[in-house]
Amino acid sequence: MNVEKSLIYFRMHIYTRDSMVKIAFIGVGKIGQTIAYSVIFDGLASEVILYDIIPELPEKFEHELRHAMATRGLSTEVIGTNSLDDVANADIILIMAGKPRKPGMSRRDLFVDNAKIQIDLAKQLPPRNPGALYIMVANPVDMMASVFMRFSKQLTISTGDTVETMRMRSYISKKLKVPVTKVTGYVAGEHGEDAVVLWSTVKVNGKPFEEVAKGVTKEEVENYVKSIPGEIIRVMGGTTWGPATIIKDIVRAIVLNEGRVMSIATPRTYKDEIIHISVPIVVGAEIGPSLEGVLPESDKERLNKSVEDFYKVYKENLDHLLQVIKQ
Ligand SMILES: NC(=O)c1ccc[n+]([C@@H]2O[C@H](COP(=O)([O-])OP(=O)(O)OC[C@H]3O[C@@H](n4cnc5c(N)ncnc54)[C@H](O)[C@@H]3O)[C@@H](O)[C@H]2O)c1
Ligand SMILES: O=C(O)C[C@H](O)C(=O)O
Repeated sequence: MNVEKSLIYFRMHIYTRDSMVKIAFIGVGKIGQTIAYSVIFDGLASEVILYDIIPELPEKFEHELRHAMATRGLSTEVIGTNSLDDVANADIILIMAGKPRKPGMSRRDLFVDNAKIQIDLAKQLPPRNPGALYIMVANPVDMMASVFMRFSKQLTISTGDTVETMRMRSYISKKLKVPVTKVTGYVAGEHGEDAVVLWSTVKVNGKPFEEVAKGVTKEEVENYVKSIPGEIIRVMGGTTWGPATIIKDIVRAIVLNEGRVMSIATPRTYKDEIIHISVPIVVGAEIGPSLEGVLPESDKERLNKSVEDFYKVYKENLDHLLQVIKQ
């Protein structure tokens, strides 16, 4: 696949009354279950496949979902399975399969263990799911998307900084006591340590952040965005409700062809690799164009630094991984 820019145009089913969308969830632990539930209860899929390696987990989760759907009269066809053979002909495949980090860990610490899972899935999923769009959730999510796409040659996006974007907006909303719908703006770069708040895009009631940020500093906002997931993991054992709802909205934007600007990570060619970096981009039945080209130099410089750092760390990890799997 020749991916020259971060703009991707791909056609896929547009969810209308007469076209059905089949969505597969690979890894139905904490975040996978919450995303699947949210997708079904938003009416975004006509058929859902739940796959995990834990015996009976997908099947029992299927029962749970059927019980919940019964009270709402929902007729989504749900199948829980421990066999990858059953994951076939899906339109969208979300991959949550992977270890989560423990308190004190960086997402990047998960690279080798979770990359091995993605390489295995990259071999097994595409033959049975021609033309599927893959949405990576497992961390380090952008690097896992790059690994999966490298080994599968299939169109893969990462949930990227959609999560940081909503964390940033919610924090500013709370601190300035304004409705979150009055806060706009995006976070870009890598999901995690190298996330970059695109301050030129951040506005409150239509005014630039600097003009209205009474007593709230940019550093404070950036620290919150980067530290809050680790704090939630420390106390609650994992992040679920926030990311799952946000990730469900990525699926919603695609399936309902909403054309919503979201900071997902799309593939781009950088030096000798395809890497996944988040920039605000139009998300619908087609993905693109992105706002990257219209960012001011101040934001572009910080974003480019994040891209360079991502590539350096990714390449080091990838080269190490290739040595490990050759052994
Ligand atoms: N992108 C985001 O914003 C975001 C948000 C939350 C969690 N995550 C990431 O998602 C991943 C899962 O997090 P979680 O909290 O659900 O963890 P979890 O341990 O609750 O669930 C992971 C699930 O993956 C399954 N699994 C492992 N290997 C598998 C394989 N080869 N095939 C299929 N399933 C497999 C496990 O059996 C488990 O059920 C982690 O990497 C976590 O960091 C990302
Ligand atoms: O922080 C994590 O490890 C989970 C996820 O990447 C998140 O940002 O919620």
